[in-house]
Amino acid sequence: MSVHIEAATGEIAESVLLPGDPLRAKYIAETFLENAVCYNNVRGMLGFTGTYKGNRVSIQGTGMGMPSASIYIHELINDYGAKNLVRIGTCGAIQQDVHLRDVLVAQAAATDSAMIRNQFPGFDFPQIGNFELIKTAYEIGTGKGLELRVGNVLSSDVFYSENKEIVSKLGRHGVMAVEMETAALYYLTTKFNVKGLSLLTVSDHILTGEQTTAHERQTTFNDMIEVALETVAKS
Ligand SMILES: O=P(O)(O)O[C@H]1O[C@H](CO)[C@@H](O)[C@H]1O
Ligand SMILES: O=c1cc[nH]c(=O)[nH]1
Repeated sequence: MSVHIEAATGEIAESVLLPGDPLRAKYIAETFLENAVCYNNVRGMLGFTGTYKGNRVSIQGTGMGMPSASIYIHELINDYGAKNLVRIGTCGAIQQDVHLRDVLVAQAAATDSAMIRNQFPGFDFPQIGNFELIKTAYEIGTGKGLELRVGNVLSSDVFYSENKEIVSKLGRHGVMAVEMETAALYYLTTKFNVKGLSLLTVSDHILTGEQTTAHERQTTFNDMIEVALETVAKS
């Protein structure tokens, strides 16, 4: 067991899907996995291991924000040997042509967090996803007829941002959407030389004010979940 995960060694698969919401982890385990077993209930941050089409996979909730997600990602890699870590999250669109329920592939992440900047004073260290996972996810998604959007996202420390003008400006500079964990995932997977990918479904639109409900967020992002499960099955 690690500090925040009570699984025994070997109970977590090399491929782990990472929703922020632990109830989304439960929903995915119950809906998509066979023989799913819950391996973690510490702090209610549920984690499950099962099989998807014969491939062993785990689903671990990470909580909201980079400090929380970093704890789980660090322990999954260093205490449990995770090799493929795929975030499956929600985000708010900050471009007019990105729409509610679109599935985004985060190629890279900008961030307002000091977490990474503090590791390299005076440098901007780029947060990028693993090319192989990005390519596989893109091919699987487009093969299913999804119009996946690939590009930059913003990982913010602040949900209720007062920097609306800067967020809009990032949108005008090609950033598709805002969420709160991808930069940390890409930093840690790069640092520890494992593979990281972030897939995001647009749950609300910052420019138009459109929103999905919490229930829809929990249950209706199946396109993204299937792309993630099939991507790690090939990795
Ligand atoms: O739906 P999840 O994966 O939690 O992701 C998004 O939702 C939360 C904010 O509501 C943040 O964690 C943000 O990144
Ligand atoms: O972090 C997030 C997630 C969804 N929508 C937002 O506006 N921000």
